[in-house]
Amino acid sequence: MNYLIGIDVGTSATKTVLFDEKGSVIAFESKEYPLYQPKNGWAEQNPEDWKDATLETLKKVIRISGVKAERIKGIGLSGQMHGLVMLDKNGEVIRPSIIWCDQRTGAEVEDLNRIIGRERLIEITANPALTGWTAAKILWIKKNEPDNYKKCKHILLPKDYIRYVLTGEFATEVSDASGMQLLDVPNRCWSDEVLQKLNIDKALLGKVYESYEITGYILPQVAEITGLTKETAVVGGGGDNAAAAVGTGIVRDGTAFTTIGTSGVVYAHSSKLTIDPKGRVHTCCSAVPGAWHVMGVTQAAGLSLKWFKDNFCQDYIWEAEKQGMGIYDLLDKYVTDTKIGGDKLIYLPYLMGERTPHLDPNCRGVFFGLSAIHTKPDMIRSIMEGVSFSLNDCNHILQEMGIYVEEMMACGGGGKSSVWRQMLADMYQCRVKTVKQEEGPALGAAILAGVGTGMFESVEKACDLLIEEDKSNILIKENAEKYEQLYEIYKKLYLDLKDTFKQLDEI
Ligand SMILES: Nc1ncnc2c1ncn2[C@@H]1O[C@H](COP(=O)(O)OP(=O)(O)O)[C@@H](O)[C@H]1O
Ligand SMILES: O=C(CO)[C@@H](O)[C@H](O)COP(=O)(O)O
Repeated sequence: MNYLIGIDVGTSATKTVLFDEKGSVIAFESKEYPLYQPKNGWAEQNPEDWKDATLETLKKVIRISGVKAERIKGIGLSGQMHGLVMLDKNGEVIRPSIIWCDQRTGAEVEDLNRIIGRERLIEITANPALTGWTAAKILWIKKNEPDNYKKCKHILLPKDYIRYVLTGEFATEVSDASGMQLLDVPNRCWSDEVLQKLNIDKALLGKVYESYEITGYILPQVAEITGLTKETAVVGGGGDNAAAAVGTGIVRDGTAFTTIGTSGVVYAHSSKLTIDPKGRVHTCCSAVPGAWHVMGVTQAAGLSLKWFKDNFCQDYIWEAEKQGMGIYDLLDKYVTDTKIGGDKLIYLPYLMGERTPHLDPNCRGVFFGLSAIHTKPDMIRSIMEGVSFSLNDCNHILQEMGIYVEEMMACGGGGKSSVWRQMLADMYQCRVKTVKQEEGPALGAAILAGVGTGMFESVEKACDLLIEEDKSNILIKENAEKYEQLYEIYKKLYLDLKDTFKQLDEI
């Protein structure tokens, strides 16, 4: 039997999974790390934390599984998108990574539109200028930290920094590179025009591969630390959403998934390049060669629940420990017993501003309708529902673009929750399903490694062979009717508050 490894460098943790060639999980390890918020709306992480988590989890899965290293044919990488990792001439990290949900680059987004032109930028990169994307962050560093920019010899995305750690190669692949706003997305290569106009040296960027292609092999020193061999290939992999698509079988037109990780995403595969003229959803290269995807993004999906849990649920954390159950399973249990609609409580999940549909870095979270009758479980339900309303916004935009699906796959940490999946089924008004292997991005990355090393003929065929559907939530009509009413209020709240959010930001 041969084996594959998928590594997902998420925002909450790095998850490393060893699969056999049939797609069964043989060993799983994860390691969490902190998210730093030096200012309101800023978000950073330490690339060294990703590195330590990767090496530690790799070592553990190999040891626990007892699998012979020679049998591990390939590794695929998946990771949080858009983060800026800058390395100096010695390959050392220059500063913490400014990550995807950071909102400091409002002025740089205006610069991008002025320098390149809004229409031309969309023509080349398939997306309007966006605060969380890498190009705006590079401009911010140039302006605010010129000394750091001078030292910078390599610009990498989070999972591509891990590729450098594992293989010594500076490289990326099309799906993640699409989220830098420096890629010619229709032609799947760096855009000389964008790079020249922004005065960014192409030599700073790695080579761009297709997601299944081999980009390098494990370094001897990494083989020694982890127990891998130097013959293990590392393929391109994918941005976490493109990788999750492969890991949930979303590789053909008419299929879509929702992930509730730290962010939330509604993603649809597209064999044609499809762009939202209003720029509310992103268009990126897919991990499937010759295809693309569109996705709407909720900035603080699982992040909203984690924020509430970390700040207000110490009692539940102790209780979960005492009962020997996971904290999120306990929260799910409490939510199950509460009324739909949080008993007239609505949450806007804009803790880190919002992308889809508002593209507004200034908006912030809101609990609307708080009453003395509400309890902590009501608030937790309203958080889950507010995130689901936001994902419903994403789904509606896809529908506006002509993308309708009969069923939606679900993944990510929040996708494990039946109560959360039920909310999605009731709001989307379609069936919501899961895949047996819960770690979608890691499975997708491993499948890409299997294609790259010749174990499978194509991404699509590998998905047909390995992906096994598991649970299914179907719409409950009376819930759907209630949610339709609440959704109208949810949408109105942002419109009513839009200017007030701006006023608050300006103080
Ligand atoms: N059983 C669960 N029920 C509800 N939410 C969960 C559950 N497990 C995890 N989560 C949510 O999922 C988030 C982590 O998801 P994950 O996909 O691992 O994120 P990332 O890829 O960003 O690291 C947590 O912050 C939490 O909000
Ligand atoms: O910014 C995006 C997609 O555009 C996010 O989806 C990030 O890729 C973070 O992913 P998670 O850590 O939430 O999985």
